[in-house]
Amino acid sequence: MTDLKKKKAKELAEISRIPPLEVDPSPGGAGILLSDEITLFAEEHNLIAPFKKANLKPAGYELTVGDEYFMSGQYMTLDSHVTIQPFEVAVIKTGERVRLPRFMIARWNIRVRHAYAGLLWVGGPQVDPGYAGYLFCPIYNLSDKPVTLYRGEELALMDFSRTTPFNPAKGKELVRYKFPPTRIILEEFNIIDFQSALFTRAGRKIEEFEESLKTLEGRFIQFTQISFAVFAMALTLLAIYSKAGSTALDEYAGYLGPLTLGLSIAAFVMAFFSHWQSRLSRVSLDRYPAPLSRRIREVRRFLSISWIASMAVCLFVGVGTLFVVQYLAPHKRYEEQSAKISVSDKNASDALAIAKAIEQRVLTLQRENEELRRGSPAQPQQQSPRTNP
Ligand SMILES: O=c1ccn([C@H]2C[C@H](O)[C@@H](COP(=O)(O)OP(=O)(O)OP(=O)(O)O)O2)c(=O)[nH]1
Repeated sequence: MTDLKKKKAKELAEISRIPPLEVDPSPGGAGILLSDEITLFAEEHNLIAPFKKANLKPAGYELTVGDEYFMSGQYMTLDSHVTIQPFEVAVIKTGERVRLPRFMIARWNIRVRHAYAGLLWVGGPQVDPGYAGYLFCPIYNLSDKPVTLYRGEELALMDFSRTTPFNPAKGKELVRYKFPPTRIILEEFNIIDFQSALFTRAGRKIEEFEESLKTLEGRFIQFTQISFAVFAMALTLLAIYSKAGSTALDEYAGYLGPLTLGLSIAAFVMAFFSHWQSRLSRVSLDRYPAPLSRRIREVRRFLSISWIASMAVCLFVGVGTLFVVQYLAPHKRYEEQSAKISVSDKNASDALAIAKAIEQRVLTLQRENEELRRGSPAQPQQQSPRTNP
């Protein structure tokens, strides 16, 4: 006997142990049962098992999360909790077995607390008179966050209503719910292919869309940064070219060169990091073992921080070089110019001496000429230096 058959046989034996109640022990007319009647039927006629007074409501009983569920194509044991992802659906087994008398129906719906967490309960229209066994219900998570249900926590409120009196003598005139029911275990609901299209198809489409958005975003950032770098370089070249042949060329290259270099490196580094960041962000971490996915997460974090750090370093380098060019290079230039000036000073003083000597010689010649005209030879006043201009 397979495990499933054993499971079914065990449950069947338990259900068959107590057939549905046919005669109302407290006939009091149709209506929804208040808590005292629910207690009476539960304690004396196995309406709800296990039964806890704490779960009683004025006109209903809170059924709890049981020990089995079906989700994502798998039947599973609910040991402590089940987490339903957004758009996912789970079929949950109740923690209680109900045994409805032949003169009673039940209806149930999810607790408001869960409804506001985004859970949508899709139960059957009615629990038939004479039904016995656990109940099963598909629960969708229509919120955008995962919702967790814990074993034993209150799930749904069930109310019970008396029908018109059940008369066993009426025989075939009365349609009776088959006892024991045909489907009594979760696996008999043939839900192996039961999946939320919102989760499978729409979820996949949303993932694809998000992925292509991320790719586009990454490409746009890379494009912007590379364009920025190329633009910065082109600007520098243009500036240098426009000043070619001018004496200010040195200064132009000095100003713009380092700054542009810094900005360009920053842009390239950012493009490189964002490229890897966008590639890594497309990696679905669930597919990798925990240590690897932790490592990927660390690298992602590093890349996102490095973005800013690398930008800062590159700008620092650019501005630093600019400072060197602006404040330290001029000193060197000044020294070179001073040296040039002192050489030219020497040349100038030589020229002055020569000019003075020429002037002296001219004056002497004029005087000699004058004296020759008067007829007496001129007395040289002083020996003029012999120059050789
Ligand atoms: O949310 C629900 C509602 C009902 N039931 C149980 C009690 C109900 O008496 C039985 C059958 O319900 P329904 O008649 O709505 O389902 P069906 O598809 O017609 O099944 P069946 O052929 O057993 O009548 O299933 C559930 O397990 N979950």
